[in-house]
This record gives sequence, C-alpha cells and structure tokens, in this order.
Amino acid sequence: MVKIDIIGAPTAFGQPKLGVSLGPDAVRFSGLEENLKSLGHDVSDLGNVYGNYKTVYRKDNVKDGQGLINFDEVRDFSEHLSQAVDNTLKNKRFPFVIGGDHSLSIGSVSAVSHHYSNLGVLWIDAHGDINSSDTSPSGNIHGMPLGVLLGEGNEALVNINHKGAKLKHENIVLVGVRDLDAGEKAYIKKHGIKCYTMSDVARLGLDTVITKALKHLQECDGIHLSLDVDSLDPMEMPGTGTKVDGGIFLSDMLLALNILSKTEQLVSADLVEVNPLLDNRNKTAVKAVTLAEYIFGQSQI
Ligand SMILES: NC(=[NH2+])NCCC[C@H](N)C(=O)O
Ligand SMILES: [Mn+2]
Ligand SMILES: [Mn+2]
Repeated sequence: MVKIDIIGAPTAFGQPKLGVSLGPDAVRFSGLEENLKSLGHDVSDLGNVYGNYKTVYRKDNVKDGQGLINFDEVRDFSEHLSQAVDNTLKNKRFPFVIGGDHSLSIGSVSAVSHHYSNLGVLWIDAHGDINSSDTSPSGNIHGMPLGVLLGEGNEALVNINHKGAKLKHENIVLVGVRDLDAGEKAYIKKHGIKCYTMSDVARLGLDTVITKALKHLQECDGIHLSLDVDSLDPMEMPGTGTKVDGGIFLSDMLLALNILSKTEQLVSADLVEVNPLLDNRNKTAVKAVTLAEYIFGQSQI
C-alpha cells in the first residue's frame, strides 16, 4: 500500500499551446483517484497548486531578457509547487504530480531532491528537456527542466526551493528520446548522460531498457519518475502539444511500468503534458490514468 497525494499542477506557462492547464482535471475525471484506491492505496487528492498570478497560462507568451518565455510566471509557479511537494514528503506520502506542462518538474524535483541526497531521475519522454536559457532554440521552459535541475542557465530557476544544482549527471536516465536539439545532443555527450533513444528501444525492447535504466540508478537513495505522455506514439496519445512520430506503444509502456512499480526506490512521480484541447474524445487522459495504475502496481493477471 502506498500513501499517495495527487497534486494537480495545471501550469501552461512553459509552452505556448492553450489547453494543457486542463490536463489535471481531464485525468481526474477519467477516474484517477478511484482507480488508485481500488488498487488498495491510501489516496488523497490535494487539488491544484496555483501561483500568485491570476491564471496558469498566458495568451501572449512574453520573452524576458534571457529569451525565457513567461519566466516570472514559471519561477513563481515552481516555488509554489515545490512547497506542496515538500509538504507531502514531510507527511511521509508519495507526491504524484499531474500536469500541466513539463516545466512543472523544476518545482517537483527540486523539492524531492531536498529529501534525497543522491536522487535518481527516470525521464521518459520523446524529448530531452535538457536545454537551458543558454541553449534553448524556442525559449519554452518545458524544454529545459533537466537543464535547470542540473544547474545550467538562469540562476533564479536553478535556485528554486534551495540553492544550486539538484541532480548529478550520472543519476539521470533518459528513455524514449527521438527529438533532441543540437545543444541537447552536445550536452548529453559532454556529460556522458545515460540516454536510451527510440532506436535503443526498438533494438532491445522497452522492458530491457527499463531494467538497464534501473540498474544504472541502483545506488540512488530514491528514484523520481518523470513521465511525459509524448513519449508514447501520437497514435496512442493525440492529446499533447509536441507530438513526435515513432514513439512507444501502450502495451510496451505498461510492461515497463510494471517492472518499475516493483522497485522500492520509487519515491515520487510526475505525469505531464496531457492537453485535452488537442485530444480525441479524451483518449489521452483515459490512457494517462491507465499509466498511473501501472505505476502503482496494476497488473494484467
Ligand atoms: N516537455 C516537452 N514536451 N518538451 C518539448 C521541448 C521541445 C524543444 N526541444 C524545445 O526545447 O523547445
Ligand atoms: Mn516531450
Ligand atoms: Mn517533456
């Protein structure tokens, strides 16, 4: 039995497409809390986190001096989210953060890293999200959370929750990657970051990849899962803002999550980038709930 706090993080400030702020409710309305309860868990939905701004999105998406879009809003939201995640961990509960765009991981992982000195991160995503204000071609902060957590670029973002870098390069594993920017490729190579691309997944199978990823993180005192729904193929997950063909299929992902759910090291998770306005009859949110069930031990027999 896991004591789970569902934390809605409806931020859309990290990218320009409207609708991702509706993600948490679409996932809730598809049965998230009830289904996790039927698996035997103690589940509490804490509702949504909001920052000091009146909305969780901007229609105009303004760049600041460093080329960061909606910088003040992202920083403010991240601080608020990190406080909520910190409280959950203090209460000895599992923070399960539902997005919202992937910039939310700056807040969630910053808080988790305060509780685990050698935190590992399993980042399942079509993208690397390892840009920084120095390398990002778009200025969208949802493409930068790993970069920020590694201490790169804009200092105010790096210092969210507490000062300095939150993760070690060797404690990160990327899985499902198939769309990296040039700066991201260079950074991953320079720092020797463990990265399983879709070609690796095609060659080895996702079950083997996840087993290898967990082996790589075996010395970590906790593992955070950050699961971007665009890691799945767009045929599976149409409701997301930065789709890339050639992704993971649901059956493979469920097997991988089943393997992951058996490790005692898993301490927190994010499920991000569900955008109901881009979806086809809420399919993406419904499957996101299935992913959540498997993270928390659902099995097929
Ligand atoms: N979390 C995501 N969906 N990120 C997409 C990032 C796309 C691109 N690499 C960028 O930095 O703008
Ligand atoms: Mn992505
Ligand atoms: Mn992402």
